[in-house]
Amino acid sequence: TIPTSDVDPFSPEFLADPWPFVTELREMAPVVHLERHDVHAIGRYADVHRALTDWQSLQSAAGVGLSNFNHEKPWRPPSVLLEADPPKHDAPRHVLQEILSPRSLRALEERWRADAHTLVDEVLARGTAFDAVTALAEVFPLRVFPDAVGLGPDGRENLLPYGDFAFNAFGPQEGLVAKAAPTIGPTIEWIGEQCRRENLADGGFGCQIWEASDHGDITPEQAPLMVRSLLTAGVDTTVTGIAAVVHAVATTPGAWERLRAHPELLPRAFEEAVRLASPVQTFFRTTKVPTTIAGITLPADRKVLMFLGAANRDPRRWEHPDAFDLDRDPSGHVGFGMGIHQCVGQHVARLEATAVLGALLERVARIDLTGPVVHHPNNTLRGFESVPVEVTLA
Ligand code: HEM
Ligand SMILES: O=C(O)c1ccc(C2CC2)cc1
Repeated sequence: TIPTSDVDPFSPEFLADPWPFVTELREMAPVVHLERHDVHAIGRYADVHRALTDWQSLQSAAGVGLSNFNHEKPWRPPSVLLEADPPKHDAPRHVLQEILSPRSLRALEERWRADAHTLVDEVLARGTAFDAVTALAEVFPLRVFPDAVGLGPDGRENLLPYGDFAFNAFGPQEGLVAKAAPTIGPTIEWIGEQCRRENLADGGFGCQIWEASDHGDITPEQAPLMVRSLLTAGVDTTVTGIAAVVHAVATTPGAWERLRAHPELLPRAFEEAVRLASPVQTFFRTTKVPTTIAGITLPADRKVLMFLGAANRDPRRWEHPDAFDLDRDPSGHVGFGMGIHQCVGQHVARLEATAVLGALLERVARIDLTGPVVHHPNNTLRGFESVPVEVTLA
């Protein structure tokens, strides 16, 4: 029989400090039935990796949140990437993969690195004590990404609240979603407007998506939804990722000095921070057919909750999993997912994070946490509200 648990992974106490619960669930059994939501949780690396890569048995088209689109109406038209399976998923994926490829981003690299230096110089001009979230992690992505998408200058304050709502909406309707629902309407409207072709500047990611529909690579109906994917997934995630890597280096003795001596380790530092922190903590799949996971056979149409954070700290896969270790090879982590849905924006995230870290590295000899960090409760994202630091100038 399958062990059960009444742990609620969307409760305030769970979200306040998930790690003890996550560890308990992973170590209890490969598959645990969460009674509160009638879903099955998996947290071991091998099982999460399999669930992410076996899209034929475990589908995304029924939604990757708690809501089962086979029975419930989605809160918004489903994503043609995240909430689609092959063959529908294929063309949008191919188009976005090209637009967001390392080669395509090379044109932005120099500009984003310069923008990061400008921001770091502005922050340090105000003093050596600051909050890495409010001064850096929440500022840099909003300075560079909306322009890269081709958004107009007005209304960008809608981006973080929209992403926060969308990431909450992968969880239950009650709680965080219910709290935001009464006021989120205008924000949802604004996002929809920005996906229209006439509101996207030439040369941006958005305009490139629309041009792909001119060439028939995708349909004109898919184009706005793909722009919406960028606006949904492209901001809150990088804010969280940048805060996570600054927090990791500031709380690991010797890490900053190591990076100062070996700046070529910057990309690995970000990757290791994504493994350890797992900004995206959880996602669901829905069994399409009876599916056996770790010897347990689940019927079709069941929601399976994948704890990416648990898998990224599974001692069966990682040595000293809870340590931020620049000597580790973090490849194979599931912080960006795995398989056909693996994060198509990961190169954008990496470029943003290494630009900010690289700019800090040039100006700062030491970075120390000066107080407790404050987390931002969200049903899916493990984000920060505050990471207070004091730096020593180089
Ligand atoms: C630290 C930053 C980020 C993290 C941790 C992250 C995490 C993830 C994860 C775990 C998935 C897989 C979802 C699944 O398997 O159901 C994913 C997919 C995706 N991500 Fe990211 N992401 C990040 C940044 C970004 C950025 C900056 C963009 C856009 C520029 C983006 C766009 C997407 C899209 C469109 C998908 C769906 C891909 C598909 O279904 O084929 N992400 N991301
Ligand atoms: O296609 C989308 O709208 C979308 C929304 C959220 C994500 C999370 C995983 C980063 C990815 C894609």
